[in-house]
Amino acid sequence: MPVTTISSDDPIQIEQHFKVTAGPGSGKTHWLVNHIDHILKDSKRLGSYRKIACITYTNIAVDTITKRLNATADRVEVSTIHGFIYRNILKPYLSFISKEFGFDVGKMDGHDDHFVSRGKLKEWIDSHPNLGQLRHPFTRDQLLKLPANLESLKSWIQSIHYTLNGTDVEIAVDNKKSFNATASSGINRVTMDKLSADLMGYKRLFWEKGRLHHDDVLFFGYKLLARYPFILKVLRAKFPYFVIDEFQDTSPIQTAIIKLLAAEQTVVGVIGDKAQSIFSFQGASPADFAGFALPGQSNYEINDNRRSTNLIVDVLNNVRTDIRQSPSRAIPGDRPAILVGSRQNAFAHVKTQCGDETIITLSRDNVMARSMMKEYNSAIPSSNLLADLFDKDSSKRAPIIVRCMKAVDLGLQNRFKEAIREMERVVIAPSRALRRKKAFQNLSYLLSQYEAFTNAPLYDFYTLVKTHIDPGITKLASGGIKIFYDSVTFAQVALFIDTNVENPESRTIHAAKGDEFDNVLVVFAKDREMSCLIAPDLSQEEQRVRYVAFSRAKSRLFISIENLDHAAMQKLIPLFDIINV
Ligand SMILES: Nc1ncnc2c1ncn2[C@@H]1O[C@H](COP(=O)(O)OP(=O)(O)OP(=O)(O)O)[C@@H](O)[C@H]1O
Repeated sequence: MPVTTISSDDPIQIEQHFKVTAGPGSGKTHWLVNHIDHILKDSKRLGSYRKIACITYTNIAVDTITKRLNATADRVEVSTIHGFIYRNILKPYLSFISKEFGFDVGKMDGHDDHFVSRGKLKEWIDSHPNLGQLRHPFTRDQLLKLPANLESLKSWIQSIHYTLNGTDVEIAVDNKKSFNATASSGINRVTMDKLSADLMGYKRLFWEKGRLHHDDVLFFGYKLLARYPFILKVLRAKFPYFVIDEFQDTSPIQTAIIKLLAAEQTVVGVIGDKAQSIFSFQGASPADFAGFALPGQSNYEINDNRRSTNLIVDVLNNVRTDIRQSPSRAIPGDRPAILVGSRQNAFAHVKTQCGDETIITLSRDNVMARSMMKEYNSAIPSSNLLADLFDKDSSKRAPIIVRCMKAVDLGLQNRFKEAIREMERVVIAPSRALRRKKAFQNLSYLLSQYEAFTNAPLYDFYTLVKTHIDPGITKLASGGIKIFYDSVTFAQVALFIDTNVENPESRTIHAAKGDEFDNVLVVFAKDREMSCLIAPDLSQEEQRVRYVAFSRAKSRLFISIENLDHAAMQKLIPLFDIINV
């Protein structure tokens, strides 16, 4: 397949399927917006009513592209693939098959994340056709009442997803996900087999209330297109051009839908970077991007990097061997630095280098991202203290304390809607309105006391909750659990709270995808993370994640690591300043 090299300012032919492959900061999004402008100007097929569909991966990317399109945005439907399918396929046509799937279309109102609750699991198991066959140690009560089993069950059901089997979509679950690391246990195979015989029964509990999860949108979208070819005709007539950004994160079902569209009339273009494919846990299939080929497709690549300084591009080029980027800004910039020592010292060093400028820290996981938030800024304890709390404390008290902690944590990230929702779960009031009002008051109170309790023993937080929020919470006077509450701080336990961090200055790498920042501090938790610099191999997703992190930096790049051995240091000296902090 011949590949033509272009720059992010070059136009291409608009009436041919295309694929653009390009590295980070190459201007893919910039090019895409220009390409859409060319279609709007040059197309003979668009007319006054037809539109360009522009699909990207996240809502943040949708906003970015919509803003950049400016006045022409009304001729372009910019959305995530889920948003596109929901609006153009499910809303008009889901009623065709709703009865068969027990879906109440009258109540359908958007699509949400899938969160597994004990209530839904209970409903599902109680009406499960194999309920009578559940045996010790995984009977109905043992599954639903023993905390370790319940956690395993939740994690297992959270993994429900759809797979493409030939030309049909099927529901599936990942049995490996039942293993509960904190309890070193899981649910046995026989129980999983019995329960997975009716995964659709679980889904129907949501569907009968008109509730859709994001994945369901693809499931129903594909089912409708496969059964009713006229829907494809309608879509092709309405959208003669279909462009998809971040295509490396597309899933096989999405690819199948896009190929159906491209079979006639609609010109399809995909843009992506296989080295930035980091969502395989959500079903992304980088191989689909690498192998994507439509009849008559033209292939392009962009080899510039318009984002980063020369010395940062050198680091990127060292990690990646399939393309060699040339830095368009042509600014040498500061030498990237590896900061060896504690994360706190590393951060302090970065501050001295960047002055008043904003520093963004990027971490692989939520716990680390949380530990870098200035509110917590603490060392990570060796054991998961939240799991310890659930293990040691009573099953009545622990959830109340943890919900209050979660509300505070969300409040600290300015996620007030979610924080109030969390707080509402511990408030008892005669009406929804009063519950909400009380939840708001409780949250405001806890946040106002934050400085006082964050580094104090968790017992102080418990006392606040008992005095001001829920006097009915059981007394905590003595014994092992009191010792636990006295020996850990709020901040230490809060590190393990399981909300995805959305703090703008301390993010997970996944949450920073597509963004760019002047000063980036990448925090490595384990020495082996250095392998992406010492022995680069981007066929490994974990290394790609670090590559994405490095490539967010425009001006200054720092990497924090606790230890670095001599051999590694020697290898890294050509690219980095190595500084003990
Ligand atoms: N032709 C151009 N002229 C001026 N600036 C450009 C041009 N192309 C891209 N840029 C700038 O370069 C930076 C990177 O561009 P963009 O975000 O489009 O890259 P990308 O390839 O989508 O990045 P990534 O895949 O790493 O998220 C942005 O700041 C953008 O404004």
